[in-house]
Amino acid sequence: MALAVGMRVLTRALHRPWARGLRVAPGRTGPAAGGGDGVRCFGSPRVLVEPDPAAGVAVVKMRNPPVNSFSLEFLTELLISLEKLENDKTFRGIILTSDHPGIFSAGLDLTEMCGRKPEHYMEYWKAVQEMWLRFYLSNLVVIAAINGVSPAGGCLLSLTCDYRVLANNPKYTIGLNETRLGIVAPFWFKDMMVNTVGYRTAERALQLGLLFPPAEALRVGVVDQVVPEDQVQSTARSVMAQWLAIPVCRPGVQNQGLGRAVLSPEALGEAPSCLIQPLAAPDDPWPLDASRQSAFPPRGLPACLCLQAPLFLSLVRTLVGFGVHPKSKRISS
Ligand SMILES: CCCCC/C=C/C(=O)SCCNC(=O)CCNC(=O)[C@H](O)C(C)(C)COP(=O)(O)OP(=O)(O)OC[C@H]1O[C@@H](n2cnc3c(N)ncnc32)[C@H](O)[C@@H]1OP(=O)(O)O
Repeated sequence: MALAVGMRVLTRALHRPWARGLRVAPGRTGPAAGGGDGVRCFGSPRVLVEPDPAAGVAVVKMRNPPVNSFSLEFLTELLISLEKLENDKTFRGIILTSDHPGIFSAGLDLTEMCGRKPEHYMEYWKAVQEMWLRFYLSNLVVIAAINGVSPAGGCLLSLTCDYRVLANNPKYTIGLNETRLGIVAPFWFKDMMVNTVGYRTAERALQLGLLFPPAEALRVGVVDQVVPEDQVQSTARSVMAQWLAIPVCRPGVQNQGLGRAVLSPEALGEAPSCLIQPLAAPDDPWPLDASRQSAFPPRGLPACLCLQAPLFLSLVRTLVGFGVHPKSKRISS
C-alpha cells in the first residue's frame, strides 16, 4: 500500500508544473545567485545549486516534488551538494531555499517510513541524522530563506542554519508538529528547538505540535526575520554579507563555544559513532511500520498516522526527555 502511495506521489509529482524543470540537466547556465547571467549552475535532479563565486555564496534550491520531502535520494543529493560546496574554497556560505515557493519542505518522507524492510529504516534514519549533523556542523555559513511551509523535518533543517528568514505569508507555518501526527520528535529535534526558542516555548510547542505562522514564529524566535515574500532572497543575501564580513564565521563561533550548542564538545568528538544510530531499540521496532498502521489514506498522509501504543511510549520518553519539568515526571510515573 505504501509503495502504491509512493508511486502515486512520484507519478503525480512529475506532472506538476514546477517539477518539469527537473528534466533540465544540471550544469546548465542560468542566473547566478547574485542575479548575473552565465554562471554555471550545478547540482543534481533534486537539488539545484546556483553559485555566485564572486560573493563566495551559493544558493541551494531544494526541488524534490511535490513537497520537498526528505526521500533517501533527495537527502543523498543534498549532502553531496553540501560536500561539494564545502570542498570548494570559493564558497563561504550557502542560502538554502526551495525551488517551489509555497513549500520549503514537508520534512521526512512518510513513504520512506512504512512498509519497508528494517535495513531500509536504518539506512534512511542514518541519512536523516547525517543531514542534520552535516548542516549543523558545516564550516559554511548557512542561511535559510524559508519561502514556504516548513513542518517537522523541514523545520529541523532550517534550525541547523545560522539564520532563518521567513516569507511573510500566513500559510507559511513552521514548527515541530510531530505530536499532531501521532509521532514523536526525536530528542535532537527537541534540543534544536530548545536551543533556538528556549525551554518553555519549546516544551509547549512540541507537546502541542505547534506550527507557527510568521508573526508568531518571529515572536517566539523560531525564525530571525520575517519579510515580504519577494524580499526573502535579498534579505538572506544581506544577512549573508554581514556574516561573511566576519573573518571566521562558523569555526570562530564554535571555538567560542557559542554555536552548535546541541553537541557538547564530548559528543562532537564522537558524533559519527554515537549519534548515527537507529532511533528504535531492538524491542521497539520502527514506529511507523506499515503493519502497525490501520490505514494509509490517499491524501493528507499525516492524518493516518494515528497514535498507537508504541508511539505513545515514545511520546512519553520524549516528554520525559524534557527533564525536570514536573509534568514530565507525572507522565513518566
Ligand atoms: C518516527 C520518527 C520520525 C519523527 C520525526 C518526523 C519528522 C517528520 O518530518 S514527519 C513528516 C511531517 N510532515 C508533515 O507533517 C507535512 C505533511 N504535509 C503537509 O502538511 C502538506 O502536504 C503540505 C502543507 C506540505 C503541502 O500541502 P499541499 O500543497 O496542499 O499538498 P498536499 O497535501 O496535497 O500534498 C501533495 C502530495 O505530497 C504528499 N506528501 C505531503 N507530505 C508528505 C511527506 N512528508 N512525505 C511524503 N509525501 C508527502 C501528499 O500525500 C500528496 O500526495 P498525493 O495525494 O499523492 O498528491
